[in-house]
Amino acid sequence: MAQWYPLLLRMDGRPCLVVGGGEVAERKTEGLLDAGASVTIVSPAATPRLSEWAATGRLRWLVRQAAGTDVEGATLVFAATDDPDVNRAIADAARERGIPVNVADDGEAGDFLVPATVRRGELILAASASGAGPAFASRIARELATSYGPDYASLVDTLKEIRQFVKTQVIDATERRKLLRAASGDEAIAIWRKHNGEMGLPQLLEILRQIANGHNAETE
Ligand SMILES: C[C@@]1(CC(=O)O)c2cc3[nH]c(cc4nc(cc5[nH]c(cc(n2)[C@H]1CCC(=O)O)[C@@](C)(CC(=O)O)[C@@H]5CCC(=O)O)C(CC(=O)O)=C4CCC(=O)O)c(CCC(=O)O)c3CC(=O)O
Ligand SMILES: NC(=O)C1=CN([C@@H]2O[C@H](COP(=O)(O)OP(=O)(O)OC[C@H]3O[C@@H](n4cnc5c(N)ncnc54)[C@H](O)[C@@H]3O)[C@@H](O)[C@H]2O)C=CC1
Repeated sequence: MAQWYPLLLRMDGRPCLVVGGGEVAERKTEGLLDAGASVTIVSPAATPRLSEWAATGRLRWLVRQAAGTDVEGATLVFAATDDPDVNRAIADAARERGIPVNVADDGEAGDFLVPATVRRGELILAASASGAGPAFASRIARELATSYGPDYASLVDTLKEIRQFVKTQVIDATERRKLLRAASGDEAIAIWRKHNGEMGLPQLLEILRQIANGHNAETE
């Protein structure tokens, strides 16, 4: 049985190959485009959305059956046709060249799986059952989407600004770690959520120092 390691891959501008043009290829492509990848699809047919993305230049569509050599130069390959033999041949071609491949009809035959994800700006939540139940992973992602609504995008933006400021202002590593841990605690999060851009970073840092030292900045 395969064992899997979760990670976030940098995809901006990276060439990716998606083989197939059905619903599964469309879903994988959408995730890749969201991450800024440069996508090529190879398939005799494509869904209306994939066709539209090709027509508007968001991706390149090679309108033909796939060949093993199509994988050349790709950072990641997705074998997503409805023909298991074609998917297997693409997977072999990718592996021969050391390119990681995802196999839609048989997760275990590939090098990576695609989890169900929720994006809230820079916050990325992912759920996976390691292939045991994709619909279950999808359900957990929907639950996460309810718990972590769209407002989390600006919360994470605020947190990022504060963290960058703390890193430039607080030289002592122990003190910095204490502040940054406090910045993710309930009390701080409640304040960042209410923050509407009116307070400057020095003021936010002062609030954070008070929280880290056990005082409630708002009630004092
Ligand atoms: C192994 C993996 C390989 C990979 O594709 O990476 C894989 C494989 C297979 N999926 C199959 C079926 C379905 N897949 C979905 C949905 C999703 N599948 C996704 C990922 C993965 N699917 C990887 C493991 C993910 C993990 O566990 O972490 C999601 C999470 C992400 C995405 O695709 O973007 C996306 C949800 C997106 C979202 O909602 O957020 C649904 C639900 C639906 O359609 O409503 C069904 C029908 C119900 C069912 O079968 O459970 C089949 C059988 C095909 C057949 O019967 O012929 C195989 C083949 C096999 O069994 O290996
Ligand atoms: N991993 C996942 O998330 C899921 C995987 N699946 C599996 O993925 C397969 C594909 O699913 P769908 O996209 O719904 O199928 P689909 O039938 O909608 O699309 C298949 C696509 O493959 C293309 N194709 C066929 N032969 C080709 C070739 N030689 N070269 C290039 N393209 C070729 C077709 O033109 C078509 O666009 C299913 O057969 C199923 O086994 C199904 C559901 C979810």
